[in-house]
Amino acid sequence: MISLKSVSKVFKTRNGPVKAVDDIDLTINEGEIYGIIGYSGAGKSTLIRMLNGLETPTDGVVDVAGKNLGKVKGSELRKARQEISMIFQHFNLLWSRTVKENIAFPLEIAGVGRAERNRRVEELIKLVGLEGREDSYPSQLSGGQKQRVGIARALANNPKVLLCDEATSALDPQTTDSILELLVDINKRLSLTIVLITHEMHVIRKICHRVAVMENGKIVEQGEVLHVFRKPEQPITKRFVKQVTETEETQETIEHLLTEFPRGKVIQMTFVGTSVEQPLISNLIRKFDININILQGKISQTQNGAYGSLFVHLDGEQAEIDRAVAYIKEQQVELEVMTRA
Ligand SMILES: Nc1ncnc2c1ncn2[C@@H]1O[C@H](COP(=O)(O)OP(=O)(O)OP(=O)(O)O)[C@@H](O)[C@H]1O
Repeated sequence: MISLKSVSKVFKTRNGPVKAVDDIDLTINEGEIYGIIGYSGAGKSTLIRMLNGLETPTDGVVDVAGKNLGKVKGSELRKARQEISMIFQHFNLLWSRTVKENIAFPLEIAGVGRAERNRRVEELIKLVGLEGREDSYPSQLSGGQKQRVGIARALANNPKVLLCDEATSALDPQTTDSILELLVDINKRLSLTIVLITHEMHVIRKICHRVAVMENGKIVEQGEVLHVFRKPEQPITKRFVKQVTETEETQETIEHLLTEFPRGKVIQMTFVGTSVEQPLISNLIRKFDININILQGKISQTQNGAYGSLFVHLDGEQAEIDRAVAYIKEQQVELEVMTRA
């Protein structure tokens, strides 16, 4: 559906050239929810803007839904753009138009007749759950409702690809989750390909099938979300994964325990898929003469399955702890012995 081959984008500035995107190769399949994560300045916006022709690459080929976006021009580019829609962090709604009129806007531009327009708007209002708010103005809506209008408007012309530019960054956590659930719902119902950029790993964890991590204009790591959570390779990816699996309090608790109990071991166990379901702790207590102090545990769902993480303190004779650690490693559970940060 989307393929980028050796794509670079250089901006000429007064202070010299800035390479915002640096030789990127990327393939996104039809019907996939693909996340691109990176800190500010990594090049995410520039990359996503090349997917709808708002920026042209300096080098390389950007191909979306069978069209080479760097080559098509004029009416063909406008047509190609109708297949690719976008939603934004600050919604970009027309403030003097009602919900209904905002959603109808792209249909008017596309020359759709009044009766068909009304029918389509009604259908979209239902799809995004805005029944009863048709005649409200954007200023009378909550952030989540505004983004629902943005989504309905983006879907009006039946695009094949939906691009999401930090679409939930302005929303509170609960509203973020409801918008993410809506995106998963429309991805499934309409087989829509969704590409999103974000700086929040929670967003990736909750809805993406695959993820690419961007740093300094390059993709430094990519893969299935569950795989990246289980085995993050790059330091930056490890930091993003920690956003979801490890809270600051945990790090504090670990520091405290390492000081208080220099004898034992503080370990993090990571469970993936079916290994989440085994009674590992009771087995450990039964089999080994050790004490186990549970510090923090969490199971998160991703689009490809469950992912769990548990921090525990093992106390007892050194040899017995070593035997327990060896046993855990045999159980298809990732294990990391924590040391001071
Ligand atoms: N139009 C432009 N002219 C000059 N430099 C630009 C332009 N757009 C982006 N850049 C530069 O390119 C680099 C990547 O910016 P980009 O906005 O793509 O990153 P980002 O990851 O989306 O960050 P953010 O989340 O802050 O938007 C930055 O160094 C930025 O200053």
